Amino acid sequence: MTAPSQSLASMREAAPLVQCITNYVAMNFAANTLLAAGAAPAMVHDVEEAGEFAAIAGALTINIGTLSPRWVAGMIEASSVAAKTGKPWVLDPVACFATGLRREATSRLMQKSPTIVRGNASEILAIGGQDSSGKGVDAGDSVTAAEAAARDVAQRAGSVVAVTGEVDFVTDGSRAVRISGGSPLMPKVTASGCALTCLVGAYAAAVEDPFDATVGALAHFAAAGAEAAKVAQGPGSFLPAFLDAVAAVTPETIGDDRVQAA
Ligand SMILES: Nc1ncnc2c1ncn2[C@@H]1O[C@H](COP(=O)(O)OP(=O)(O)OP(=O)(O)O)[C@@H](O)[C@H]1O
Ligand SMILES: Cc1ncsc1CCO
Ligand SMILES: [Mg+2]
Repeated sequence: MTAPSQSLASMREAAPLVQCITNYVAMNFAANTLLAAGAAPAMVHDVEEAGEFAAIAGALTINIGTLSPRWVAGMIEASSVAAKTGKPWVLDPVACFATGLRREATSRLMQKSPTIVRGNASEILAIGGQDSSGKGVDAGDSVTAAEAAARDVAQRAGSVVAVTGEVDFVTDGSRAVRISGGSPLMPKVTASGCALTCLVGAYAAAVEDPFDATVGALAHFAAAGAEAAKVAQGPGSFLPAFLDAVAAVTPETIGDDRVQAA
């Protein structure tokens, strides 16, 4: 596999344009995260332009965090263009189990064969058709409990599936790894998962294999989170320290050994 250190170098070299259809909560943090990492974010979601933009972006990310029917139309349009033009696209199924609108949108988007699905354990369990104890956008289940569902979803959808939490799990249905690092302060800062999904898009634009791209982005976050935790006093000071750390991660410090076969 391509090591995270090599994927990071490729992502920085490409400085890819990433179309992010994300939520109102995440937009600013996610855009700053991509800039810090070395990519170029563009938050373009309306149905009148989302498909047109997908044709020029290096990758597309779709996050259903703050949904409306008009946004869903933009998501369907953009993912259709990405699929047609062979662009990688990433789905973040925020609280997909919580309401009818979210269940319906997630099922329609899954039918568009996302290249990568990145969610917390409760979201991946729900996509796998299992009961989950998610509390809105926050996970209520362990990553370990969602590993079998992740493998099943990956096989059925033909997608790479990433379950994040204390130790992350990534599978394409045959290969699987776990990634350690990060900090317990990460889930205390809103939209860190949403920002990660956008970074997965940046890696997917630059790294040929979507499994390796996903592992690279998750390792980048794990390295940055661990560094930021060394200087943070709590969630407030963690946030700027984390952005600095996302920018400061290098191929030498990303830590290829934090990735272990599962
Ligand atoms: N307890 C923890 N220890 C270390 N890292 C963590 C922990 N919990 C989450 N993370 C890291 O935080 C990042 C976001 O993952 P998380 O699973 O919290 O996303 P999420 O629930 O979708 O977040 P959100 O919806 O609020 O954006 C990942 O890089 C993950 O590895
Ligand atoms: C808090 C919140 N509500 C909808 S999306 C979001 C960001 C974290 O997923
Ligand atoms: Mg989330």
